[in-house]
Amino acid sequence: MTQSFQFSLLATDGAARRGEVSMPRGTIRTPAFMPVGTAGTVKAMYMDQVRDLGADIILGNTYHLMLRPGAERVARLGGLHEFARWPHPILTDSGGFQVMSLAQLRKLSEKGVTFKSHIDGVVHEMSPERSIEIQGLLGSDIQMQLDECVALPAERDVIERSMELSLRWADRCKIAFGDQPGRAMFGIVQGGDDEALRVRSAEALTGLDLKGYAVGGLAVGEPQPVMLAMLDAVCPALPQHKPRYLMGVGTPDDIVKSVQRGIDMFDCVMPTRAGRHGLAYTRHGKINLRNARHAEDSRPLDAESDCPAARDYSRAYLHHLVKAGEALGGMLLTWNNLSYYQSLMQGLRDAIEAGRLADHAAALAEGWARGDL
Ligand SMILES: C=CCOC(=O)Nc1nc2cc3[nH]c(NC)nc3cc2c(=O)[nH]1
Repeated sequence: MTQSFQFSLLATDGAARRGEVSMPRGTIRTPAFMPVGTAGTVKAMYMDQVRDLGADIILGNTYHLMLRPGAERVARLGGLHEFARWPHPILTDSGGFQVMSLAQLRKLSEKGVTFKSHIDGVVHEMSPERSIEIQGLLGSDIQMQLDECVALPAERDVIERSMELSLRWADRCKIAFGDQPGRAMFGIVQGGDDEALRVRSAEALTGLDLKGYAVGGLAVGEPQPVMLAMLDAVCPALPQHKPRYLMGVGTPDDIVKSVQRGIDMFDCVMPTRAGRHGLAYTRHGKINLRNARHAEDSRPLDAESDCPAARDYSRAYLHHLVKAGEALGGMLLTWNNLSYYQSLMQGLRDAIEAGRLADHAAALAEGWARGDL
């Protein structure tokens, strides 16, 4: 067990990388998918299940946890790992993105963001320094800088000023983070859909010599080709021997294409949120269990899966649970979806090691396109 934060590159296949992030609380096998545990829980899952599916790390959301139950309270109770009974690595976001998407009456200035809680209306000030302090109180292993995710489309000068603000905040977060052995603070590359601004952001953050780099400001509704073009510009401008994290991504197809462009870490609410809404991700593509065509289909989602939720329950039963609004419906589909996402990541890790990622990606896409026979 290491007391430091080390990223090692084990294999490459084109721009794709197979690596490992070793930290005191455990090792993260990359490419990695991080289930989202917003308020200290991966919704509809027990933490043991999340671990058994192969997750090496989960996400916690600073915005939610600072509002309820409160960062100081979590610290008094031993930190988020103890509180939520997840002893492995946790990555927390800085809260900036969620403030801008969830909070009421928010104001952004050089100082930071000021906002009213969507829960009780209390006004909060979140500076880069306070964001890092909160993430430290939670006990986060990988902390994110406070950043601004500019809404697209936007004028180039608006994107530029926003990107430059995030760079100044990255510097302040680095100073606030200080020296926390075994923990890391990641910078966030911004720059909207402008390749030159993206490269400037990546190069400036590289100059801060951070432990890892996230790519933000994407998966906010832009077409996939735009997102991929930004990755083609950004990844070569980032250090080879530091992990790269694409925030909020994505569908299985997004993940495969982003791994092929050099991304190592992902988080997305898709598998968990979709599961609660009756949607199953499988190697044959998506299956909407709300659809009446499943009402008498006695087949499981995937007879060859080693996940009981995919192998042991009929689509008819899942359809019934979803239509009846039964809690077990969301539980089984979340279990299936996270199982599928982790098996997708394991397949990508194996394919990169074997130097056959292109063929593996083609086979995956064929399975999704063939649909559910
Ligand atoms: C855990 C992540 C660390 O988050 C931050 O601290 N800031 C941040 N979060 C984002 C989250 C995103 N989700 C999507 N699509 C679903 N796009 C996103 C973009 C950002 C972003 O530009 N910044």
